[in-house]
Amino acid sequence: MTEPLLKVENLTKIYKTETKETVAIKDIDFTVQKGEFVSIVGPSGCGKTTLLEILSGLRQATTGAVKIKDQVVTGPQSSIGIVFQEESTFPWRTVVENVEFGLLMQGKPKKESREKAIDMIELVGLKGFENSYPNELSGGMRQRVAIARTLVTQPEIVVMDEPFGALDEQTRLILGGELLKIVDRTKATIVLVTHSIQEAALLSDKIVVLSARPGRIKNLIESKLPKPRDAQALTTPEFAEITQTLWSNLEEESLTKTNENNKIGS
Ligand SMILES: Nc1ncnc2c1ncn2[C@@H]1O[C@H](COP(=O)(O)OP(=O)(O)OP(=O)(O)O)[C@@H](O)[C@H]1O
Repeated sequence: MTEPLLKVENLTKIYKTETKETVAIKDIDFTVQKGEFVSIVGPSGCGKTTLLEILSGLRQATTGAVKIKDQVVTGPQSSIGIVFQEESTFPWRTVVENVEFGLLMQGKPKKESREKAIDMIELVGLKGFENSYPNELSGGMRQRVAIARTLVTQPEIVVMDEPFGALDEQTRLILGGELLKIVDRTKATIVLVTHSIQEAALLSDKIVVLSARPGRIKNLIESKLPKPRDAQALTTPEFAEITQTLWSNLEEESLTKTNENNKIGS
């Protein structure tokens, strides 16, 4: 097996305030190969966002390290692209201006940036909307713009925090399927946080299941779901097996959490 692109080594994060310490994640270890699609799932509050923020260099771990090509990530960097759940398009810029923004910030020439942005807009299925403003688009279309804006700069890794979280299940699965095609074309490497078991099962090559807080690795699922993963993949036995495993893993963890809460409450 080739050397992983991303290494997450023994990550622990403890939040300290004046009155208390919260261990958000503990001893997290996993790797991501170039071109791999990895999802992170876990019960609410188990530290998924914390983990993603550390991976993106937005937050520092208490112990442990994140390495891209063996270089330790010490802060935000252009090799890591981020797509957030919240709408992150600039409302005062058109679609093409949003998408070319990152390239211009990197100092790329205007003409080249415009051409790349237009190609990427076509790839995410928004051809014809280049000159529209975000408020003229649906929520799903705006998330396509956010994805296009990140992918166009060709980061080594794209980190996504519930990018389709605000959308209904049907739209998010359709967009997820489209994301796979885009990932295939651009050879992007993705780390995605999601609450949706179906989304994780459909999209991922590998699924990192976290325990209830403090989030530790409960399970690492290597997907055997055949490719291409379109709507037909939803009816395969492999999909059923992954969703079943995820359900039972997460059910166990939510029960653990309930018991803990009961203890605290008692
Ligand atoms: N800035 C902070 N200061 C102190 N505690 C924090 C901070 N951010 C998160 N936490 C705590 O760390 C734990 C993990 O939070 P985090 O948001 O990473 O979980 P999550 O799995 O993303 O949650 P959800 O699924 O509900 O979005 C929670 O107990 C939270 O209260």
